[in-house]
Amino acid sequence: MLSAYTSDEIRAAERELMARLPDGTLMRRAATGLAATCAGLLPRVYGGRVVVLAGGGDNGGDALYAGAALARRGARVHAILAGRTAHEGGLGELRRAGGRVAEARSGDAVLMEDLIVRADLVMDGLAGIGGAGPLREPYATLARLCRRAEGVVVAVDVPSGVDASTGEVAGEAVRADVTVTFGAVKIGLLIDPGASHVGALTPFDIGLRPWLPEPGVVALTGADVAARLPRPGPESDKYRRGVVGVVAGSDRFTGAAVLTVGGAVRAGAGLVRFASSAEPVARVRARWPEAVTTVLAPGEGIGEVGRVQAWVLGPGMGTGEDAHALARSVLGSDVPVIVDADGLTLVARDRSLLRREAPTLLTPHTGELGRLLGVPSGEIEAARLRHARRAAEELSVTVLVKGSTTLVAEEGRPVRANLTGTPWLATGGTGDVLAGIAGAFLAAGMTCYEAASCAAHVHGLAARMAAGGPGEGEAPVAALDVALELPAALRSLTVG
Ligand SMILES: NC(=O)C1=CN([C@@H]2O[C@H](COP(=O)(O)OP(=O)(O)OC[C@H]3O[C@@H](n4cnc5c(N)ncnc54)[C@H](O)[C@@H]3O)[C@@H](O)[C@H]2O)[C@@H](O)CC1
Ligand SMILES: Nc1ncnc2c1ncn2[C@@H]1O[C@H](COP(=O)(O)OP(=O)(O)O)[C@@H](O)[C@H]1O
Ligand SMILES: [K+]
Repeated sequence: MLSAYTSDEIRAAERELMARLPDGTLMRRAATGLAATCAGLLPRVYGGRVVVLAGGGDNGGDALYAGAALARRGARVHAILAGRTAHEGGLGELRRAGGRVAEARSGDAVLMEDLIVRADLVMDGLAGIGGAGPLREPYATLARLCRRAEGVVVAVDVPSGVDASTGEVAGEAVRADVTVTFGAVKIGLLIDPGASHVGALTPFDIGLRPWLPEPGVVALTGADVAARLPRPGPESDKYRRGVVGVVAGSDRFTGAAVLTVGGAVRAGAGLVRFASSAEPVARVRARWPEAVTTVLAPGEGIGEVGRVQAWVLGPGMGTGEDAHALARSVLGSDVPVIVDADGLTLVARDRSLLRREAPTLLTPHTGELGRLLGVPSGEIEAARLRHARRAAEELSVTVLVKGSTTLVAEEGRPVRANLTGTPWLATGGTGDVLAGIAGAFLAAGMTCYEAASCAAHVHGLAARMAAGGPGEGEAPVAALDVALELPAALRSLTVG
């Protein structure tokens, strides 16, 4: 399990550790790791062109010391100082190592731009965990220039401009190819929009671990998910493995039904019971003969469908009066329910539907969450963590917020950030498949929190495998591809 921390938590741990070490030891450690990573990224250290962007704080200090280490190995290092002051020790050491220094406020702007654009490597030491609010000038201009860098951009600790505690980005921010982060992963490196500025995340241990608290945000690794996945034993039968009920689709949206059932079938449900109107039932029977289906008359509830261990409610079911009555019937049951898509619209309109004893998992995208909380979706995308936590607390349910970063929030537990996935997932119907996967896991006896975070991981992995990846070429995926790739994704998790 990967743990992630706020700036305050990291600072507190640093204070504890620093009190036990000679002055400057930590910064030396950080700079040594940073320099080693940078050396590995340069085609050749000797003669390599390195630009160090140094802010006025300790982040600039790390970068200056690392720049000095590279200069001692023959790199041509230029530091551009953004602050009114610079870290004295680091600056002195860089000068002694033969590095050159310019001041962003008073130097030749054209020359500095040229240095950044043509460098083999740009080190972003503008701001780290001490950064607050939008980057001011000249920091913002330097961050913007990094986009035009032809060489590799290495963020020191955190890409400058990204809020290390939340992933929020209030203005300009550096887009790094690699981020070398010290001591512990910061929350903002895992959650968009911050996460998309990180590039390859390279943690470097400086010995903070013993002083870090319980994390507020965690991420499951493949091994964590593999250890949690339901697996049949010798005594299993289809009922013990878990029967998932799916209420989805309508005469207008038949595909949502096929995709949701597909997610559940391919993720390993013992049995899928599907209930809807005649048209989606016909489509589901044709595509997934494994499912047991029931045709519901308009306004009819789920009374005749049979026993299930969990329900998936909502994709494509419509939002009219009959759909409302059906939602009430499903949420009136005493088993866990996943509410997705149209089900979320119904719940946003009538919150009383959520008054129930059994667990509930909501799986909104940011637009649906916006309707639930009365907040524009843009605000949610800019501050995902805060809104995911707020939703879980206000609605007293487990919430899986979809989008470029998927988060699972439940009161009293660390928020889980998902590390798999691909932007190719941004296509119609993939959310339906996700709801089906979560349904299969929930029916197998997992909690909403575990089912949601494992489903997000497996879904993202299947999508990546379907889309291809670095070295093998990539292609768009369709939602059904994601469902069909699930067994391969699950198999890849369980090898080794
Ligand atoms: N404290 C420690 O013991 C260690 C700290 N380390 C480094 O120290 C960093 C934290 O250092 P600091 O606390 O000095 O903070 P930073 O260096 O992150 O930032 C503070 C500096 O940036 C400026 N700044 C902040 N927000 C700004 C904005 N929006 N626009 C323009 N300028 C802004 C401040 O005026 C100040 O000069 C870490 O990220 C890490 O890189 C490492 O050396 C490891 C050890
Ligand atoms: N930019 C993106 N990067 C990665 N994953 C994304 C992105 N946009 C959407 N997704 C994922 O794609 C799926 C879309 O689900 P959803 O919005 O419910 O679509 P639909 O209702 O069409 O099925 C979710 O799993 C979501 O996390
Ligand atoms: K930085």
